[in-house]
Amino acid sequence: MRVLVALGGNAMTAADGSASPQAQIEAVREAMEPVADLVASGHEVVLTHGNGPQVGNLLVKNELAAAVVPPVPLDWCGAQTQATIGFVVLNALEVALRRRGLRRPAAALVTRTRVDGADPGFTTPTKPIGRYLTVDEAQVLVGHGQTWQDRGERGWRRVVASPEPLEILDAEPARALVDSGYVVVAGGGGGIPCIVEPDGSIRGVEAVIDKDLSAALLGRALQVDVLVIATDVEAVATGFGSPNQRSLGAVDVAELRALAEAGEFASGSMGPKVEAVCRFVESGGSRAAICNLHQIAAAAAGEAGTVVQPTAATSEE
Ligand SMILES: Nc1ncnc2c1ncn2[C@@H]1O[C@H](COP(=O)(O)OP(=O)(O)O)[C@@H](O)[C@H]1O
Ligand SMILES: NC(=O)OP(=O)(O)O
Repeated sequence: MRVLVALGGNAMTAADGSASPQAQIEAVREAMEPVADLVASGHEVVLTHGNGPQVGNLLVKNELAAAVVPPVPLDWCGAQTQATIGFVVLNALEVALRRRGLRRPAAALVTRTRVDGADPGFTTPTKPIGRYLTVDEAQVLVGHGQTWQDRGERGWRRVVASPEPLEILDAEPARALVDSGYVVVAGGGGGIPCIVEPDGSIRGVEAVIDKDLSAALLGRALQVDVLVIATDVEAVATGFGSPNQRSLGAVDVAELRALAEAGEFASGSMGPKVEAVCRFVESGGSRAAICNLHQIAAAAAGEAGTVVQPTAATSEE
């Protein structure tokens, strides 16, 4: 079975959201244990990952250093996060595989994702990145022209443009690597947002793509059977945060869509994950799951987390 695992922020940073190099190395080391189990079970594994904390931090560094060295645009920051996170993931994966007596070739691919320059996401920023600040700290930066949003208990967070991913431009090399036995890290941070000009040339644009939505596209482009979105909750819930909260187990895509339309899933967190698993299954994927890090292998087998299947009949398999 070919499985795409999408790793969320909790798999890449410390529990308090800290994105220091050491915190990232430790978090990724833990995340690669269940991924190595998946490889050990004989599956072909593709990895993708978020970059919200990292790309936000890089942007701040650029802005602070602008008087000293030339700042780079947000798409460059995204490309840089693919490299550093890919580097950390490959190192950790090798160790986890070696501990199981396994060796597999692995590669992290700089991946571009096509977006539409006229996407409304460019005029209404929605993607939270970087660190959390208090309302007072955030208001100072709003005064400097940045967009910040109240993200609840943890505070305020900067939001940037997040256009819809339309196509994984580097799907072909990613697929060639998977076909030849590599564990591939691709589409990190949703892919570097790019516009394809009428003459075929490609240029980056300043935005951060939602990695779950791009994972749905990457999964289909690589003919993945199962998409697993790993986050910090065991399952998708209805009535989330209320006394009536209930975890969803096996669910068919129509049922999940109806719950999404009823407003059960928060935008900017569970909303895009639910949309991504629906899109993946609706476009031909056999199964998709949302689970926590430790359930990756069981969720890939349809035995843990919220498991989404094309029809109610197949959900009883
Ligand atoms: N209906 C829901 N069911 C489960 N979790 C939800 C729901 N709505 C919002 N959430 C929140 O979504 C979070 C996961 O989204 P997010 O923090 O964006 O994940 P990641 O960084 O792993 O991609 C959970 O920690 C949970 O607090
Ligand atoms: N690009 C992206 O979706 O990153 P996070 O998952 O870290 O928010």
